[in-house]
Amino acid sequence: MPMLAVPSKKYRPYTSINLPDRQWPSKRITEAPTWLSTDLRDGNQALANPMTIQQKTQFFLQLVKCGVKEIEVAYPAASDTDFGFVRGLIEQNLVPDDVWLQVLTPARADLIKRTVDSVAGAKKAIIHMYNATSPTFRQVVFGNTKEKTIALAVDHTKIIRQLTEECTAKYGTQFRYEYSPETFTQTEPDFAIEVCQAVKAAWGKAGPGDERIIFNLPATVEIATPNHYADQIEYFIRNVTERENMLISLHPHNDRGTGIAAAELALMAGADRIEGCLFGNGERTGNVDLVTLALNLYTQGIAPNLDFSDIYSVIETVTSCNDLPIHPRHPWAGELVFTAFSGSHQDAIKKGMEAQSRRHAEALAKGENAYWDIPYLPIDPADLGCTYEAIIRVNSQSGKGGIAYLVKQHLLLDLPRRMQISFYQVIQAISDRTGKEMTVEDITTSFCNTYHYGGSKYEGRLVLRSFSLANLTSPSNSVSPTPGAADGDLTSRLRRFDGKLSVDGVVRVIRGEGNGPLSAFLDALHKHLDIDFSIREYSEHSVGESTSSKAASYIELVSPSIDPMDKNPLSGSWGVGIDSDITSSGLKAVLSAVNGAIGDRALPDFTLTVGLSDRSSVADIATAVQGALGLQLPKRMQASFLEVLQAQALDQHIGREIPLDELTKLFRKTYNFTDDVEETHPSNFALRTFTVEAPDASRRVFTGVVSVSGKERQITGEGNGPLSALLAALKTISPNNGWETLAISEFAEHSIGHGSDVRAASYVELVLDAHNGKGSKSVWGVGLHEDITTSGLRAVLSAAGGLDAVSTHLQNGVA
Ligand SMILES: CC(=O)SCCNC(=O)CCNC(=O)[C@H](O)C(C)(C)COP(=O)(O)OP(=O)(O)OC[C@H]1O[C@@H](n2cnc3c(N)ncnc32)[C@H](O)[C@@H]1OP(=O)(O)O
Ligand SMILES: CC(C)C(=O)C(=O)O
Repeated sequence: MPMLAVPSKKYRPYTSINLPDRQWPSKRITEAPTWLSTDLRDGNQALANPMTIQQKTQFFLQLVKCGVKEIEVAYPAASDTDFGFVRGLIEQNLVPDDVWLQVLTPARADLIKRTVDSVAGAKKAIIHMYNATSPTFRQVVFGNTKEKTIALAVDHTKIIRQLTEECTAKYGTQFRYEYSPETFTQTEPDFAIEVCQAVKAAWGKAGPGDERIIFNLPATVEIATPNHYADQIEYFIRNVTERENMLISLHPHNDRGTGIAAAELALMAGADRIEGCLFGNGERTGNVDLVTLALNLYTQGIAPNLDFSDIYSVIETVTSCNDLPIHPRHPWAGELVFTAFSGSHQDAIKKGMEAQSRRHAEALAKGENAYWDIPYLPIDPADLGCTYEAIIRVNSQSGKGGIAYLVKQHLLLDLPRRMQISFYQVIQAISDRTGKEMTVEDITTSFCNTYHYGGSKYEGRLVLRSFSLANLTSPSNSVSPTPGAADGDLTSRLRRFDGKLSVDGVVRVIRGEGNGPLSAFLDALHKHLDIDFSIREYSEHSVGESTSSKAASYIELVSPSIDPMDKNPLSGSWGVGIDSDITSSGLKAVLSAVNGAIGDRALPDFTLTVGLSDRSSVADIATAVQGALGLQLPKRMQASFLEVLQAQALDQHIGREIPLDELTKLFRKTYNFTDDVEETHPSNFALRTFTVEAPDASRRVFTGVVSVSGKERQITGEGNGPLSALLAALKTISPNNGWETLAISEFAEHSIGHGSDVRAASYVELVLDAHNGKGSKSVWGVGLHEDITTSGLRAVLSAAGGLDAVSTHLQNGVA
């Protein structure tokens, strides 16, 4: 049947109470009520599969842990399970001394007896009896007059009095009595009062404190707006006698979805106690939710006397015992209640959090309260054991503020506003494309990929390997190993930047000049790689605590074609860098922005004009070395020699042209190379005489005389081959020279010449780890001799001769 056009033909409105001078609207709740959890009774009776004893026990212990002091544990006469559960709690001593066990019974003598029996021996028990009092129930369910309805309640109250007194005498159990005129909200207000007065008289011993009789006035079915319930409660309280000897208890259900409001207004109307269930389980739409009520009070600064500090474990217990989920938007407890997806909410939360940290610091310094005041978040999730992780989640409805908040939370980077806008475009494009929520990991990974931030995994095409800065205008022109002033420093001086930059895996030696380190670096990029940018915006902040703090730098680069007045955030390229040294952090930020800007555009190779060749690449240079000296350099040694050539080209101002004989001279000098097998080796380290013995198959012992910078030294060392044995011997020359980590990383050899003129050419790469943990450096050596072992040993000595220079480079290394 469809909904009616005129529903008044079918449904009657509730009857208002005539209470023109009602007081409750101007009252405030100033303290928590007494709470009774009826999860194990009203909640349990509404479950398709009532809880097992084990589940009820688990739930009971959770309630105790949350601080509930009155727990309706069962309807013991209903089943052996319920009866057994109550007995189990008592017999296993699971009930703390300050917790009251409440049990429900109808007004039936046999069932009352079993109910009282169930709690015999408990320390404190509340017997709760009910009978419905409203006209429909009187007429339809019981077929009773008003008088008989009162008699039913009175007679069975007397039975309860007698049985509880006997029980106290026998077992020492302390009893209280609760009476519920079930369907109170549908009962004529004066009749409800009449029944309760009669019950009070029948009980005959209502007094102060623990002697107070509990009148529980249920909204068995919620039938009106919540103000009506408040009116009913205020009316009841005004008209009963001996108010001081009774506790007024509420038992709201939630049929209209206003159970919470009804409970709160009825508290304002003077009630003392509330019965409900955690997260609102219970008949139909449930009992009133005790968690919501308690946390509503908490957010008003009122101690609820219930502890939900670990709300997740409470949720876990309740959902598993009830086998019912909690709605994701359930007040205070749903998985989405502290989450903002939308941009303007996220922006406000981010700003609120930042302002609050400042406000709290000031308040604490003055000894004042640090009040919580965050837009859209009426409670601090941390108070409930929740993290801030879930507060901001990102999808296509999100904005820059929320994304920047996550970057700050997870990467500790406080992006400048215009960079936020720029990164937002990146995230927005992804979420628009996928239509899905972006996780924190998605966002941080996109950030690292976009800005080549976060270590070698995210490196771009250009990677700064090492650099030094020289102050060109100072009298000494000295190289500064720990560079200081960044661009923007007021003492702007002409600086020279020298650096090694890996470009698509090939090391380039670059040099540039500018008014500060960053502009000198940009100048070098322009000169060597045709990358032309200038800085439009620069900012920095520190990250972390004093001693270990680092500098985070943000740079926006723009190409010269951009109008300097154009502030469109999308016309520039942003970069970020972090380092304990502020200059390095700025340089990294420049590189981050450059990597983003160049994309996959082709960059000019380093070329030299060697001899007759017009444009010589690394392969041509290797061919020239082979032509002149017969040496077939290993690939990585070719790259290493190219670095030397580049540096030489810069230092000697020889431009990009180098005669062939200059090239061979430079090769000989760099590697202390001589092709005369008899000639004394010109290196710092020259081999005079040696023997290599083999004490066993896997060991070699080198003993020999080596000239070290002109002085002859007898040395000995052991390794698994002649070369490693020589290396071990060299390490003994000066034990503190920092060569502990020196090792052979590559070895190659080939023959040169034919017949009796054949000689062996050996190549060795030695690798030294930097002491400061900033990576490792390698140096190559080459040796030539008729005897292959001697040629290898010469190659080791040739490489070792280059180590002084290496050590200097390591000082200025960039990780
Ligand atoms: C609003 C509430 O939540 S009230 C609590 C409701 N909870 C429960 O009912 C769960 C436990 N209940 C039970 O296990 C059973 O109903 C029992 C054991 C109490 C009684 O079972 P039965 O004797 O089979 O009766 P039944 O379940 O049919 O209950 C209806 C009878 O109880 C009577 N009745 C209903 N409420 C009450 C009451 N508060 N006091 C006395 N009698 C009552 C009805 O008038 C009806 O009587 P009738 O058989 O003479 O017509
Ligand atoms: C027994 C009573 C209090 C009840 O559960 C109700 O009226 O909802």
